Amino acid sequence: MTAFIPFITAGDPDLATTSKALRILDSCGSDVIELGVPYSDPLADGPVIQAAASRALKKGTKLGSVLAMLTEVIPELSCPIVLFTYYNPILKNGVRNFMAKIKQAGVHGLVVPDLPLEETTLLRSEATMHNIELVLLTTPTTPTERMKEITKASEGFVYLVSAVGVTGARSNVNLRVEHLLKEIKQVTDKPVAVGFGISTPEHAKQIAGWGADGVIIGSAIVRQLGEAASPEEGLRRIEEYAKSIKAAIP
Ligand SMILES: O=P(O)(O)OC[C@@H](O)[C@@H](O)c1c[nH]c2ccccc12
Repeated sequence: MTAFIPFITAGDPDLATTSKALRILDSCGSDVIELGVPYSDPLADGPVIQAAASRALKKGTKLGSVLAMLTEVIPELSCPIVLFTYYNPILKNGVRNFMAKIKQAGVHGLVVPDLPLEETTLLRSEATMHNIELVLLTTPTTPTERMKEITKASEGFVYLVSAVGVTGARSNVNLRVEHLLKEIKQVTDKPVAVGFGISTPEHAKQIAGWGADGVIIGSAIVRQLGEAASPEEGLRRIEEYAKSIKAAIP
């Protein structure tokens, strides 16, 4: 079985819809849900998630309101929540205070895409102290030695970024992923989840066939939710979409 790991941006189109989306994605069989805290300078994100973040920020979405929503919703979910945030909101809160807050809200794991491995020591020690799994990312251009360090340090699972560049649906999966997965699986027995550019059930099937333990999909879901004519329409579309992906990776 390959895990289905959707990503959505908190507060887009609004936090009430986000809480419904979390419940729907959970009931459609998501194994982990990545929830993005909107940020003003999402340097690793493509246009779809950038637009979602700015819509959410315009609605006044802040870490506090996201965590308050999660405190309500997480007890009703069966799958864990991995919070996605750039480093700046963590710095503004203070690392220890940030970790305590997200733990309090019931968050299970954390991904900080703009944090280089060298800077993760403090974050990892505070995360460990608060029993938060810090998931690290490796990319197609990460040198083998560094990929080994990242893989060793990553907790929960290893995030294999499948494409060079920013997030966003691609028409084809990077064929190098097959080799990258083999390389990583030689140095770790931790689950490896693949993300970036995945948008169709065929993509998900192909990546699962290469031995990925998880398939991460963000932009394709964020677009359907955030750009729908109404929140209800967006929720209906992501439910249908999530079921089609789940059916492709039994
Ligand atoms: O959007 P995509 O191409 O499906 O990729 C997943 C991605 O959205 C999600 O994991 C993510 C959202 N923001 C990020 C920033 C860096 C790395 C990964 C992410």
